[in-house]
Amino acid sequence: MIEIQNLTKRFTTQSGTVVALEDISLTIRDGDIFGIIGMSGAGKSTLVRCINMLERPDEGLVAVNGREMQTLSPAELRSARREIAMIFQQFNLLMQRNCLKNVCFPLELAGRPKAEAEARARQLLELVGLPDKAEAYPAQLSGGQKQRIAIARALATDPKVLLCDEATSALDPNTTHSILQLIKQINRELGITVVVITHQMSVVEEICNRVAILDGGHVVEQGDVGQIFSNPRTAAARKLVFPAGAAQSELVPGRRMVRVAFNGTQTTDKPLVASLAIECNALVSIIAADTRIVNGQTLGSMLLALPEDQAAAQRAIDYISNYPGLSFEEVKQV
Ligand SMILES: Nc1ncnc2c1ncn2[C@@H]1O[C@H](COP(=O)(O)OP(=O)(O)OP(=O)(O)O)[C@@H](O)[C@H]1O
Repeated sequence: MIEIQNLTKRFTTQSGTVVALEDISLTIRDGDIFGIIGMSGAGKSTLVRCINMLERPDEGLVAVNGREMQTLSPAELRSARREIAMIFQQFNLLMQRNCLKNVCFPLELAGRPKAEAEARARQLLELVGLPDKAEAYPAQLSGGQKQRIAIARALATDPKVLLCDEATSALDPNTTHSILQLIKQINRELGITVVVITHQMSVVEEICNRVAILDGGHVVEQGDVGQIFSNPRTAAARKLVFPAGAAQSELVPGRRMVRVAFNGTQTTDKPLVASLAIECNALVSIIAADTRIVNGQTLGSMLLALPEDQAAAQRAIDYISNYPGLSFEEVKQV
């Protein structure tokens, strides 16, 4: 488990002090694939670098598997970092070493015998699907292959946590998908907790079970991905979840309006608007909608104008309130 409590990090620059993170508290549970998402400059990289003490927080506490990271001696920190591996957008491979030697590198640093290190590195190249690239040099690989080698290297010291800092941002959509699937497989099969830093909602959608939204150095929302995506409450979260703009209230004179949030309705379930028409003879109009399907579940929200007829409007409200997998609120017109 990674516990972050009241973490603040400031940078001193020539033009003054930058507060990169302020009063951050987060819990990342064992086995999570935890997304940290935010716009550029929100503080994502700084936060992830505070987990392994590449950056030292000014205030607050970081505990990884019960160990308070700030209190560790340099030797203890080196050993703790073997359990917290990291991969980067630019892969950070050693260009003058072949792939096998790149994967061996952390094992050499840990003092493992050469033959043992090589055997382990070959196993890891197999795991990431590139056993035939042992002798190749990074310059001979595609971006996706480089990231696979970086992942193999990250796994060499049997970490318990994998930190991924924009690990797929330099890759095309298909390659991104295959790397995300590999990360998911590693999480599932090796039981490694994964922290994913990204500015792309699609990455969170594809692999994360929990997410924290960072904005201006603050965590503005955190929770289960489905819950945050279905009903983002803050402006920062809405901007990320609905880049095209969230369903806004617009006046429809004389009509009651409801905002419906889908919290994971199965897409195979009957459609709401059609069911309202057929089952309770209530013809509602969709004023705005921004829904998406994640893992076969509908998430997002819709703004509906109810029928003018008050009895039909009430029937619609009663029906919606009993409909599984959604929450709703009546939008009062001012
Ligand atoms: N070493 C540093 N010195 C001074 N300011 C810094 C330093 N590192 C980060 N910052 C500042 O801290 C804030 C957060 O930066 P950070 O790189 O963590 O954001 P980010 O969300 O990862 O952004 P991006 O997605 O663009 O990488 C920014 O205002 C940045 O300018």
